[in-house]
Amino acid sequence: MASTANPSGRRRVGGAMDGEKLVFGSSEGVETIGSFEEMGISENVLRGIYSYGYEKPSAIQQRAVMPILQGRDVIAQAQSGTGKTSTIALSVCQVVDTRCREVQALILSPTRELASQTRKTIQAIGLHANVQAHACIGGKSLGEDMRKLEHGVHVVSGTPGRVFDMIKRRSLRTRAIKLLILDESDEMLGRGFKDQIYDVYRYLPPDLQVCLVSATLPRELLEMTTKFMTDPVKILVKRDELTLDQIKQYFVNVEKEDWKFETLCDLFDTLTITQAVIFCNTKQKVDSLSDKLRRENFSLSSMHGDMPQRERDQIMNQFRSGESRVLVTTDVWARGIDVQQVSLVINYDLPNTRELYIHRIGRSGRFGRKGVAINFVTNEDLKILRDIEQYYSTQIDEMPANLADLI
Ligand SMILES: Nc1ncnc2c1ncn2[C@@H]1O[C@H](COP(=O)(O)OP(=O)(O)OP(=O)(O)O)[C@@H](O)[C@H]1O
Repeated sequence: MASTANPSGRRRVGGAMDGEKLVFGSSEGVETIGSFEEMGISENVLRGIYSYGYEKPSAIQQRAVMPILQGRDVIAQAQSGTGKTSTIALSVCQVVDTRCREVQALILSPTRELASQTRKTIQAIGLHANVQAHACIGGKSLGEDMRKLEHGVHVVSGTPGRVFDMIKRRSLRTRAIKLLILDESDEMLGRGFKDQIYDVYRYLPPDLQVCLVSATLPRELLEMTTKFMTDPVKILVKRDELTLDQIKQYFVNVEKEDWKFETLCDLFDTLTITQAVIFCNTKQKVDSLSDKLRRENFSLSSMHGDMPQRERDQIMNQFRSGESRVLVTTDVWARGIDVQQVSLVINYDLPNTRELYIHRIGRSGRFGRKGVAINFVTNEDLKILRDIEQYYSTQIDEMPANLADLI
C-alpha cells in the first residue's frame, strides 16, 4: 500500500509550510504477519515475548519485524506508544547469536532514560534466550561500563556520547556489530546529535544493517537516508493519521503567561486522579514551577537534564512505581519514555516544534489506553495551536468542565 509521508520540517511551530512537495511513500508489498510464531522467532525468544505479556504483534511489529530479521535496512514510523521500541527489542533478541559474546547490535537513543528503558525491555524479552544487554549511558561509572563490556554482552543500548567514548577506549569492540538502530531517529539525525552519530558510525563495519525508528520522520530525514542506507524498507504514516484518536486534546486559553500558574493549581486535584506529566520548555522553568507548586503544598516530582544522574534515576523509579503521581519536566521526557499509567499530559508551555507536540502528548494513551492532553495557551500562542491542529488534521477543543470524567 502506498502512502504519503509527513513532509514536515524541523522548525518552530508556526513556521511556513513547505513550498516544495516531495512525496515519500511506504514501500510496496510490505507483508503483514499476524503472529509472532509466523515470524520464525526462536522458541526461547517467543517465551520471552509471551512472558513479557505480548500476545499478538502490534501493527508496526506485524510489518517491521520480518524485514529487520531478514537483514534489510528499515525505516519504521508508527504512532506513539504503538510498539516501535518493542519492535527493536524483540528483533535484536532474535538477531543476536548468544554463543558469541561480542556486541552484535547497537541501539542509540537520545536520552539516558530511554536507552536504559530499552535495555530493560531487551533483557526481559531475551531472558530465556540468555541475551545480555548493557546500557552505555552518560552519568554512570566508566569503570562499570568497561567491566560489563569486558565481560561480554550481545547488545548495547546507549546514548551517543558514552558509546563513542567506550569505542575510543576500545572497551566497546565494534567488529561484530551487524545491526545499528537509531531510535527516535529524527532527533538522532537532527542538529544536536548528528556529528556524534557520525563519529560512532565511522567505527562500525561496512556491511552494517541500519534501522531508523520514530513516530515523526520529517522530510529532511528521509532525504538524508540515501547516504547511509541501502534500499530501505519503508513503513510510513501519513501525517493526518499521526495523532491517536484515543488521546483527546484540549486547550485552555490562559491569556497571559502569569495566569498559567493559577490555572494549574485549579487543575491539580484532577491530575492526581491518575499520573500526569507537565512539560515546560526550559530547565529553569521546571525548577521555578516546581518550587512554586511545592510552596502551595502540592506534591510532585521534577526532573531535567541538569540534575545528577543518580537523582534522575531516583525520580524515574518513584514515578514508574506510582509513588509520585505528577512529574514536571522538560523535553528530556518527550520521547519514548513508557509509563503506562500516565493518562494526562499538560503542555504548560507549547513545544518548540510540531514533532515534539506528537511525542509529548504520546506520553499518555500508551498502547491503546485512553489519554488526555491539555495545552496552556496565551493569546499569542493561539495561532501556533491552530497551526498544529491544521498540520496534523486533528481537533483541539477548549477544555471541558468535566475533565475528570474523561481521564
Ligand atoms: N505486541 C504488544 N502487545 C502488548 N503490549 C505491547 C506490545 N508491543 C508493545 N507493547 C507495550 O506498549 C507500550 C508502548 O510500546 P513502545 O514503548 O515500544 O512504543 P513506541 O511506539 O516505541 O512509543 P514512542 O512513540 O513513545 O517511542 C509498552 O508498554 C510496551 O511494552
